[in-house]
Amino acid sequence: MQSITMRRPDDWHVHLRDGDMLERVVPHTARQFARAIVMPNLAPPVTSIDGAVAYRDRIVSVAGPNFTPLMTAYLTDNVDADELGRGHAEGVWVAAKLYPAGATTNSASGVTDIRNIHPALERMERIGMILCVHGEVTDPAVDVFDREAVFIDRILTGIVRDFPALKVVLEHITTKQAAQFVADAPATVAATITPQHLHLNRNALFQGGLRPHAYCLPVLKREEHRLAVRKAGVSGSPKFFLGTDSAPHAREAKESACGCAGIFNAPFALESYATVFEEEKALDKFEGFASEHGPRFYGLPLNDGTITLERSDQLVPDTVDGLVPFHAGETIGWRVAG
Ligand SMILES: NC(=O)N[C@@H](CC(=O)O)C(=O)O
Ligand SMILES: [Zn+2]
Ligand SMILES: [Zn+2]
Repeated sequence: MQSITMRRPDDWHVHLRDGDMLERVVPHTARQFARAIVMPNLAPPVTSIDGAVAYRDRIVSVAGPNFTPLMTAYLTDNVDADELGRGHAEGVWVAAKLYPAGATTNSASGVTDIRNIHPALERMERIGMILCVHGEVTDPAVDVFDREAVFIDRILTGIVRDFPALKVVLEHITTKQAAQFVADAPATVAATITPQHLHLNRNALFQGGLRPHAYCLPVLKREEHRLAVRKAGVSGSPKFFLGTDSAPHAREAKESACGCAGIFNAPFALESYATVFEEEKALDKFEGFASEHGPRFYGLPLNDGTITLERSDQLVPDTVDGLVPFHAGETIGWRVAG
């Protein structure tokens, strides 16, 4: 196959940041995706309707009219269910994001005990507002590689049981336990999958030395987990869809004695996913994953228009706008046309 033309895709999990970084990164996402679920973990986080509207305006002013940011509310211990409901009714918030406090970048204001947000979850269940989840426990006694699987057992199973009509997206899944849990769960539960968790296992963190640009959260896992996540992603199941988790950090913040978690994969995101679907002989499932399963789960219309990927080797540069992109220095076999 020399080219793929498919319905315009969306990115159901992205960090667009703010200020100068926003200006650098948004064009890469807007070039490929019609819409994106924008994560609220700014500093300070996006917790108010006014804050979300202002942030949305800043994104649109950089991205232009052909890209629609879908905003999320950052859940805290003190979240006000009325404010959530009002923001959802006004069309500002599509979803709310659960960060267990301390689990990842800018999660210090996150939730310390799931019971603190039970009233918010009840409201969201009632009004049909989606819950996006960073699914890792923060218990220091739990090995960092087990934090996703333990979160499923200790927290997520309870949420799905206690709020049976709540739609839940387990973000950036990394383990066979997560893939299995989502596959077996009711239709209210789905998952996003990143390019890096399809391409890399945890060996990539130590390939010839310490590799900060392969470091993200949840951290890369063993090969058996990568294979399970890949299988889920290319399965054609409507429960699994595209969410890059593109998470740019300044180069010096990555290449540091205590480097930030996050991989900037936006510049070649579609090419990266296409490579995986091709390797798995599943290109016929790519459009569903990239352009159909997400909007159907979110209850949003499918996009009009198409995007074309052409077979063509391109060398991924060492830096893009001063940031180190995923696949830097590698040759990738596809190119977004136009
Ligand atoms: N994925 C990451 O490693 N980092 C994300 C936060 C997140 O999605 O957990 C970030 O905001 O930098
Ligand atoms: Zn996360
Ligand atoms: Zn993320």
